[in-house]
Amino acid sequence: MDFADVDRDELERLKLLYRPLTDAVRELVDATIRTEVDDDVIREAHTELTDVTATLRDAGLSGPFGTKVTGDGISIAWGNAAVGTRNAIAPPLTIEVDDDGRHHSTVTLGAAYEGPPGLVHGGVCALVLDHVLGMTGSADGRRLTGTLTLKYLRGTPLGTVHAEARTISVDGRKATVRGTLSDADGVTVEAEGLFITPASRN
Ligand SMILES: CCCCCCCC(=O)SCCNC(=O)CCNC(=O)[C@H](O)C(C)(C)COP(=O)(O)OP(=O)(O)OC[C@H]1O[C@@H](n2cnc3c(N)ncnc32)[C@H](O)[C@@H]1OP(=O)(O)O
Repeated sequence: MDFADVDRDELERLKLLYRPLTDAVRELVDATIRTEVDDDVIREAHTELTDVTATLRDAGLSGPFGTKVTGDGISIAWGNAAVGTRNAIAPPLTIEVDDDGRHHSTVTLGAAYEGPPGLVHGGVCALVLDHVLGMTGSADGRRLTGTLTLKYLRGTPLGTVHAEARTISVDGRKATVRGTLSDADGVTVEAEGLFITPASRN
């Protein structure tokens, strides 16, 4: 698909088309983890899913989705692991921005994100914080994660979590950002990151 031909209306139509598919795959991942149906039902589901996958592969990109730009100049990253509209692995995060620059996101992390029993995998905590801090540090221009330091104060229970971040300082290409991941009882992970605009685009 040539996204240069996509205007806002068509972009909305495509989102409405793909979101339910992605949500269904997300549900499938959860069901695959938690199902206790009989062996023959598992085999039947496997056959049906293999057929569905083959159908989707009838036409497709030869590599990852990357970033596309629509005719209206809107950048979309539908394969992104944190926010991608077409990525069932993405929780997905929706990030809001306050007038004072605070970025925050509340998201539910279910069985697919488990590390220690009942707790969010540490790498998933890092994914959420990296993205929220990265967006915060990119508010005045795109920056990539140079260094991300995390302090895991206690386990993060699966369920609804909240991430937030603020830029502490900007020094040319470098932005220092601090943030937290929390559950209903308070902060579970503290994060600090240095986000850098590459000298050469990568
Ligand atoms: C809108 C987007 C939201 C995105 C949210 C998600 C964020 C991500 O997941 S990004 C993916 C993960 N990160 C990456 O892949 C980045 C890979 N690394 C790189 O691209 C580069 O090495 C990069 C950008 C970190 C540095 O770029 P480069 O232009 O080579 O930096 P360079 O000129 O050597 O150094 C610039 C300054 O940064 C410092 N620096 C360089 N690398 C690092 C680093 N990794 N950590 C800390 N400081 C660093 C240097 O010491 C130098 O400091 P000073 O100006 O004080 O001398």
